[in-house]
Amino acid sequence: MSYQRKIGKYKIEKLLGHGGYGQVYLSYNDKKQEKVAVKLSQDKKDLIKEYRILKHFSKLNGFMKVHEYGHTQGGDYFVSEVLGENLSYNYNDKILSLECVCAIGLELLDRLEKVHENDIIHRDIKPSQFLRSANKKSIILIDFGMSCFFRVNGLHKKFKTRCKRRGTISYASINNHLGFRQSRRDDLESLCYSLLYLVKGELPWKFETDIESFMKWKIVLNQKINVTNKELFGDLPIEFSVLLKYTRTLIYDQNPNYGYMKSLLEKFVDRENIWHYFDWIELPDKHKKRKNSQIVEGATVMTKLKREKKIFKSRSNKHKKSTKIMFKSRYIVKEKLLGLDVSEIYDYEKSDLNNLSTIKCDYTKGNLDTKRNFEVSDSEDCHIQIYNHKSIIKHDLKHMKYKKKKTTKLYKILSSSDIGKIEEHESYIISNKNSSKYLLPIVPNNLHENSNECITPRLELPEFKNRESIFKARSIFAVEFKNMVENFLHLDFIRNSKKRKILNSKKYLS
Ligand SMILES: Nc1ncnc2c1ncn2[C@@H]1O[C@H](COP(=O)(O)OP(=O)(O)OP(=O)(O)O)[C@@H](O)[C@H]1O
Repeated sequence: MSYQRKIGKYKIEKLLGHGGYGQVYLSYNDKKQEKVAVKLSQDKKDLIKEYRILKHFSKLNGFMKVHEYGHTQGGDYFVSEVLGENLSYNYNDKILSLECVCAIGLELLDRLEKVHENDIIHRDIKPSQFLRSANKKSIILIDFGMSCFFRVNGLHKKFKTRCKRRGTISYASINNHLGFRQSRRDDLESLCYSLLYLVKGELPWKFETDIESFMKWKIVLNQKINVTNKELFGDLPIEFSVLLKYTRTLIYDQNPNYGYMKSLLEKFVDRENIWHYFDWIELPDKHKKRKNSQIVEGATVMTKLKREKKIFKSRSNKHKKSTKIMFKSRYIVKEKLLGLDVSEIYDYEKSDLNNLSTIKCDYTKGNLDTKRNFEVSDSEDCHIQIYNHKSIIKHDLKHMKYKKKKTTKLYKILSSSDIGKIEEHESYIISNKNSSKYLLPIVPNNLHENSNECITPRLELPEFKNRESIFKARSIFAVEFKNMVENFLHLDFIRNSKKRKILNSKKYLS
């Protein structure tokens, strides 16, 4: 006699996925003869909350349809329709095209707008919560286990500091890292990180998995504050950086302008039949279009490498030969292991043509993920030319050292005050002023009149509990900042463009 495990009246067929607080099983309902998904969890409080929220949204397109809630000895469960795969990449997955990611972004902005209209914030936006619908033509937002109301009886909840960090570290907003109470802006910032992950295949934050959670949050916060546009966006279109900056500029209780955010992504796709843009939909004419966009310019080196590795694997042995692209990526990864800035090295490759030297490398040994694999080999399999730029390495290390040292104070403040923010917004409006779509909401550069809090308050620390102390801190910082800027401007190796931005930001702060 075969034994099959059951949850309530549902026969379990297989595990669809699991997360922090539950497992989701593909199950079979004998009575109705249909397949369903059953989410089982011991955390009854969150599960029932999630079920209620989903039930509320069930009527709307783009949300998971839930059927019933039940109890068993193993915990509580709810039953829902079966959806497709989630969008989080597995190793060696194909990276999504730019158009596809923009179409996903538009879908999710729609979902979040609906969720926020209902006074709810999600608080755990990440690619594994984006599921393809059963017919693969839309994106469904799941997992409301961490959601909460941001507005009660029409009143926005008060701004609060020292809150518990919630959500997933890689996609968490800066304000979440700082322990500020989450609001709509945090969902949107997490959405931006998710889109960046989808279009590039990874995010630049690096942290050890086995260290204390508090330290991890601190390390990633530092990286999020100090990351350069080049590192984060690569050669992606400017709309991505404008989108992220917009979400970071939002005030705690500000109504986000979803139309504006959508208009940024709509530049790459047409809203009609948006599913045409999904990479997994096969359309005869779509196929042609996709070929060009397959390799996204902004893809990170590791992403490119994964892709190259895949291509390389599929070639037969006798066809293996080094290509320029291959050597470039390889060399850059080598540099990356030394902790250097990849984009800088691209520049040097172009300019420093005199320093050429030749070494032999064995590509066939290459499991590209570890340092060991970049050892120079005597094998004749392939000859690769690389540039010898010891001097450049030295310069970069010096620069990195400086950066690290200053991160504690000066550099942090300079980057975190989002110097280019206002300028970029303005230039964006000017370049698009003929289009009625680009209606930017007014972005105040100081405390919001009716708000409890100022705009993304990276100069304020969580210890400041109220408006007065924030004001006070701001003025202290402004003086300190001015002094530091003056010292900073004397340094030779800071680029003039950076200096210009700093000078402009002085105006912005005063
Ligand atoms: N209805 C469904 N149909 C198909 N797969 C599903 C369904 N619901 C969930 N999954 C899969 O199960 C995974 C985990 O689901 P879910 O996010 O709801 O669990 P969780 O315990 O809340 O996870 P997390 O730790 O991310 O909060 C999802 O990433 C998805 O791949």
